[in-house]
Order: sequence, then structure tokens, then C-alpha cells
Amino acid sequence: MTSTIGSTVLGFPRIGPNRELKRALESYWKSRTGEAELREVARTLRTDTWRSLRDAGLDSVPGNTFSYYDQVLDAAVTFGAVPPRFAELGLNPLDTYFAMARGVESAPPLEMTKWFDTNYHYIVPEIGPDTEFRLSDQTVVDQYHEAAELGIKTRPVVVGPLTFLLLSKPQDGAPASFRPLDKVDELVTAYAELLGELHRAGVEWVQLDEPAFTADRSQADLDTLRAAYQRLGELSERPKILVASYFGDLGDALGVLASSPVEAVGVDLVAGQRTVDELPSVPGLREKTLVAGLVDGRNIWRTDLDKALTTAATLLGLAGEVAVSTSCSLLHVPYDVDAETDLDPQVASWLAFAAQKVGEVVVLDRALHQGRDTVAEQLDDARRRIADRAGADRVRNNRVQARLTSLKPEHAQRGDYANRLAAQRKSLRLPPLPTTTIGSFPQTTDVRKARAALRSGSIDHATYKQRMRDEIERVIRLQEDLGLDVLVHGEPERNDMVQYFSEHMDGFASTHNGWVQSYGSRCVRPPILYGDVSRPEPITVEWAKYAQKLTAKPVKGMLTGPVTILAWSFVRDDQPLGITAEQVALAIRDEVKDLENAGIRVIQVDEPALRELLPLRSSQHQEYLDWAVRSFRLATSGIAESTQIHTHLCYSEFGDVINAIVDLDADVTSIEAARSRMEVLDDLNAVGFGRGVGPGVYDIHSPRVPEAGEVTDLLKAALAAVPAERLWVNPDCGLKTRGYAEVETALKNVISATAAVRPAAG
Ligand SMILES: Nc1nc2c(c(=O)[nH]1)N[C@@H](CNc1ccc(C(=O)N[C@@H](CCC(=O)N[C@@H](CCC(=O)N[C@@H](CCC(=O)O)C(=O)O)C(=O)O)C(=O)O)cc1)CN2
Ligand code: MET
Ligand SMILES: [Zn+2]
Repeated sequence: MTSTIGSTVLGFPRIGPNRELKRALESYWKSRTGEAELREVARTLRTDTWRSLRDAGLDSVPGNTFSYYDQVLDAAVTFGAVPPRFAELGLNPLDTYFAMARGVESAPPLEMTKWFDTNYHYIVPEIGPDTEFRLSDQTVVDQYHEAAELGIKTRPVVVGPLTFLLLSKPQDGAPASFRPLDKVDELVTAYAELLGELHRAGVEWVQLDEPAFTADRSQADLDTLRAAYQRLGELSERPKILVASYFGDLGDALGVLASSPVEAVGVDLVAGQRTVDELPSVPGLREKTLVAGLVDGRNIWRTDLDKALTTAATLLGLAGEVAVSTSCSLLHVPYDVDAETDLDPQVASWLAFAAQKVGEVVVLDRALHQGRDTVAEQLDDARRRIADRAGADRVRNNRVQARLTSLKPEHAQRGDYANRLAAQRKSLRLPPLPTTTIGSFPQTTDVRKARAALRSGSIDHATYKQRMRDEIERVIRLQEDLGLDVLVHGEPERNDMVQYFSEHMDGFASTHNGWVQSYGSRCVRPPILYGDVSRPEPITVEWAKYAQKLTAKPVKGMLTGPVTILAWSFVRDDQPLGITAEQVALAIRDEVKDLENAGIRVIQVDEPALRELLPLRSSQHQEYLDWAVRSFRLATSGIAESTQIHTHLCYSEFGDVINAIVDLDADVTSIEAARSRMEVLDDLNAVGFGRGVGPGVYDIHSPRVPEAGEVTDLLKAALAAVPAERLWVNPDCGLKTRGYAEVETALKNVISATAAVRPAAG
């Protein structure tokens, strides 16, 4: 027996086409507006989204895709997983929710971490043996009613119980053997309660997201998946269930779900390259609806509809129903290409943002089920765009390709480390435990306003440049006053550490309004990497030179590395990522060389996204790490031994990439460590890392200022793991999201803590 779902998308952006939610949230957090205003903005955004999805012709409109902060946090609140330190605050539900996300003075926030291999960050639930799961919040049901009143019957989307627990962390103080997954039976009971309520509300379909199963999972986890969906499937009063997966192949989990009593399974046919071949041999699929993720939800290229239709046609006999969908939620792409006024029209014609992707889904579904001639015109239009992109001159640069072909192994090889160290000591003459920062200083409203004014034409370029120089001078003076050893210029001229570089390289396009949520109210505008990459002229050299002229101390040049530039851009899908990485690496290599020529003796190449791009399946790790490491080395090897290369890593657990960190061959690595109390140093020791290391001693993610005593303790812990000759002192990450008042006190405390443990120079 089959039950139809029809064309759909797995999720949709929610920050607002003009970042309405961002503004409403930030205004509410500053107590400039109240709860009612925030709720009204949210309601309007939901209404607009539902209506636009229905009007675009989707058969099934996803519900509950709105969130005030994050969908995993929403699930935690829905099922009562509110840790006591927040419940005890006695705040109203909305403020309790924000306290969990952002912390308050007396209760540090829940952790935040990368959502799989994306640049979206979710809030990590804390689960202990005593967590009592129960349906504690009616938002999912309420929003169903809200849409129903507009005449739109939505399909509520909720993070699935297994993914929820697999992404949670054990509460502090839980027994060492405890895993959140131990609580699956209780959580599934709470989900059953929700499904019952949804059924009574008239919900026909519910979507439970289980992307955790596109990563490697144990047999025990698969058995738990089977048991959970067996139980949910056997409920007599429930909506039909779609279990959605995304970001890769389900592997063995596909068979588990297909043989469970759920009605539909969603598969990612874009990131999941093997699924199409595996589908014919999956038992049980014929009784299911297959929700086929044919339109890429992670990237912004127009879909090759002919190719997608060919794939879709092979699926028709395999499942009871084939419904066309996106590969994942559209949360990861901007709203609408048509809102871009300044994009080159040719490049724009190759792009599909969320609105265009919804259109593609509708066309594909019609072509599949009603015949290609019902949408012949749309298919023709798509064909023209695909052909235009494939043949476009601007995509190819022969000089870049020739340079790539001529690369030799020595281009990715620096001299012997002992010689480098000696040459650098002589050149830099730093004290033991040198202090430095990660690069950015607070991005003040004035700095951002100056940039906005330059964009709108109300100030000219010379005025803008002078404002940035003033800011750089202020930052240099501040660092000298504080007594830091290796200074930075503070990065005021950068809107974003990736976007800024992309705006100065050929092969990239940038958007005006292409915002994508990164976490909470924070957004990024990922650049669009459409062609061969090159650097027409120096990017950072003038700023670095200016800063270095202001001080006798070494100023560290500051660049973003190739892997991070790729990770935070929309990348081309017409050549292997490793090739694109080499091109970006060569552009950065030119910049490194130019900085050196300009007298900059320390150059940092940031790779915070090194871990993020690690494939979800371990079978693909080595291939990725090979090109990732090679591209960093290509970027940093064209210089003298006396030039000191730093790198910076943050935002992740480093265990899986620890050998790659060694292989980067940087002279100094600064790495986030404050929250995990220097743990990473033991991991580095275990793999024989023997270079300079700056474990972060100041958690910059919250406005809290560390006491000097806390920093001293962290430094003592670091000194127990690393000899003083190799230890550097720095914060966890850049300071751009912080305010000057906190930063000054915090850095002062870092400096005095360093003085307290610093051995005499010898
Ligand atoms: N790409 C990227 N990914 C990353 C990070 C990162 O730094 N970059 N860090 C990690 C965490 N993610 C983050 C993502 C965004 C922000 C962030 O602060 N974003 C800013 C926007 C930064 C930006 O692009 N600023 C532009 C313009 C921003 C803007 O909205 N300007 C106003 C006008 C100016 C004003 O009055 O403020 C406007 O146009 O309306 C600039 O400085 O030029 C925000 O959402 O508020 C921070 C961390 C991981 N991923
Ligand atoms: N140099 C950058 C900064 O200080 C590194 C940030 S890593 C997310 O902001
Ligand atoms: Zn960082």
C-alpha cells in the first residue's frame, strides 16, 4: 500500500529574505523590542514561507522549519531536555530557550558545533541519566494549526530521535559509560506522544530527519534505529512518517528503514553517489514512497534537469511512489537569485537559490509524473543555461591551468624545520611564551558603517581607506600598550575572512543579499566560485605594510587558507574539489610571497574549516586529507626559511585530523583549547607534533572575561604538556564578534598570566 506525498523540499531558510529574523532577534536581545514584536516578525516569516511554497506548486509544504535559533535546540525543548541550570532560572519559555543558546551570567550556554560537514552550527543538547523526556512544548502542533488556518496543510519537520541523541553530549558528571543513546526508549516514548498529538491535530505526514545515518554507524546503532522506527511505525494513532536522510549515502541504514513500518524514506541523490546503484537491491522499498533528493540543497547551481530526470526514471519501478525533492533542507542556500541586482547576468543565469530550487522540484516532478512535454519550455530553458555554463569562456583561464600542470613536488615542500627554527629565532628575537592574537579585533559599528557607506557611495574610497588606517593604528597602539609580542593589524577591512579574499580574486562572484544562516542570528554570504581562480594583484599587502610601519614589533600577516575558502564558498561542481583547492592555494601562495617581500616576517594562514570538510564516511578521509594538506603546503612553501608560517584551527574536535595538522608543516599552530582545558595538546603529543603551538587560553565565544588566575591555570596545564620553547600564548580565535571593553581586560589578564609563568629568557 502506498500513500502519496508528491513534490516537496526538505526544509527552507528562516532568517528572512532580508534577514528580518536576525534584526528582530538582535533587537529583542538588546531589550530594544519586546516578545510580541519578535513573535510577530516570526509569524509573518512563517506565513510568507508557507504561502510561497504552496503558490510555487509544491504538493507537500514542510512545516516547523522556522526556528528562533536552531532546530536541534527546538527538539531539546520540545521533548523536555532542558538542563536544570536553565530550568532553575525561572525565566519565561522564550528566554529559557535563548539562555540555553546564548548563556546568561549564572548559566553558561549549551555548546555549539558544526552541523555535519556544513557551515551551519547547532546547539548540542546535554543529556544525563536523569533527563526526563516528555512532550513539553506544543510549538510543532501550534504551527501546524497556524498554517492550517491559512488553508495550508503542512508536513511538520522534526529532528529524528536517533540523530538527536547521537548529536547530544553526556551531561557533566554522568557516568563515563553513559551515552545519550542509552535513553532512546524514553525519548521514543516522547516522540510517540508527539505523533499522537499531531495525528489528533489532523496532520497527514510528519518528517523525521535522521542525517546521522549518512555517517559511519555501528551495527548497534543500526539495530537501535530499527527498533525505534519499528515502535513508532506500530503506533495506531500517528501521521504517516517520512524518515529523511541527507549529506550522503545511508548505506546499511537504507535497508533498515525500507524494512521498517514507516511510509517514506528520503535519500540524498546528490551527495549520496552510491544510493542510486544500491536502491534496486533494497528489500521493502516497493511498499514505500521514495523521496528522491534530486535538487542540490547545498549548492547554488541550476540543476541539470535532463540528467536528474534520467536518474528519476530509473527509480520509478523501484518504489511504490517516487516524489521529487531536494537533497537536504534549503537552509544552506540563500533565498532568491532575483534579489541580486549586481551579479553578472551570465553568472546569475547559472544559479538557483531556494526560490529557484523549489521551481526546479516542481518542474521535475511534473516531467516525471505527467510527461516531459507538460514542461517542455522549462526543460528547454534549463538546458540552455547548463550549456551556456559548460561552454563559457569566463570559467576557464589557460594560464591558471598551465601553472597547475607545471607544479612539482618541491612546490609543496619547505626546508628542514631545524634550520627554519634557527633562522626565525634570529630574525624575530621573541621572548619565551610569545603572546599574540588570532587576527581580528572587534568589528565596531563604525567600521561596518564605513563599509556600508562606501558601498552606498556616501563616502569615497580614500575616506574609507583612511578610516581603516585609523582603526589599524588604534589596534596597533592597543597591542603595544598591552605588551603583546607578535602584533596583528586587526582585519577591520574584512567583511568576512573568506568573502573578503573572494572579492579580490578572479573566478569568484559575490552576492549582495545572498545570506545564509551560520548560527543563531549570524549569517554569511558565501562567495560563488564559478571559474579558474587567480589573484590579479596583492590583496592584504598594503594593510600589513601600513601596520608594520607603525611598530618595531613583528606584525603577523593574516590570510585565509585554501580549504577554508572552499568550505565557506559555493564551489564549482564541474571539476574535483582538489583541483579547485590547488588553484586557490596558488593565489594564496602569491600573496604569501608578496607579504614576505614587503617585510612581513610572520604570516598566518587560517584553516579553521580543515575539520569541517572531512567526509562523513571514513573510507573517504584519506583522499580528502591528501589534497587538503597539499593545498595548504602549496600556499605556504614558496618563501624563505626565516619567514615564520602560522596556522590557526578552531570550531572543532581535532582527533580525526590530528595527523593532518602535523603534515601541514606550519612553524606555529594556534588552536582552540580553552573550553576543553588544553586536551588537544595530549592528542598532538601522541602523534609526535614538535612545532610551536598556541593552545587558546581565552574562550572568545562568550562575553565573559577570564580572570588572570584562570589563564595561569590553563598555561600551567599547557606547560605540563609542552616544553616552554614551543609554547605560544593566544586566545581561542579572532576577536571580531567581541566588544573592545571585554577584549582589553581579557588580553590584559592573558598578558599578566603569561608573565606569571614565563621562564626567564635563555
Ligand atoms: N564565512 C564564515 N564562516 C564562518 C566563520 C566566519 O568568520 N566566516 N566563523 C565561524 C562562525 N560563523 C560566523 C558566521 C558569521 C559571523 C558574523 O559575524 N556575521 C555577521 C556578518 C558579517 C559581514 O558580512 N559583515 C559585513 C556587512 C554586514 C551588514 O549587515 N552590514 C549592514 C550595514 C552595516 C551595519 O550597520 O552594521 C547592512 O548591510 O545592512 C561587513 O562587515 O561589511 C552577521 O551575521 O552579523 C560570525 C561567525 C564558522 N563559520
Ligand atoms: N584570523 C581570523 C580572525 O581572527 C581567524 C578566525 S577563525 C574562524 O578572525
Ligand atoms: Zn578561529
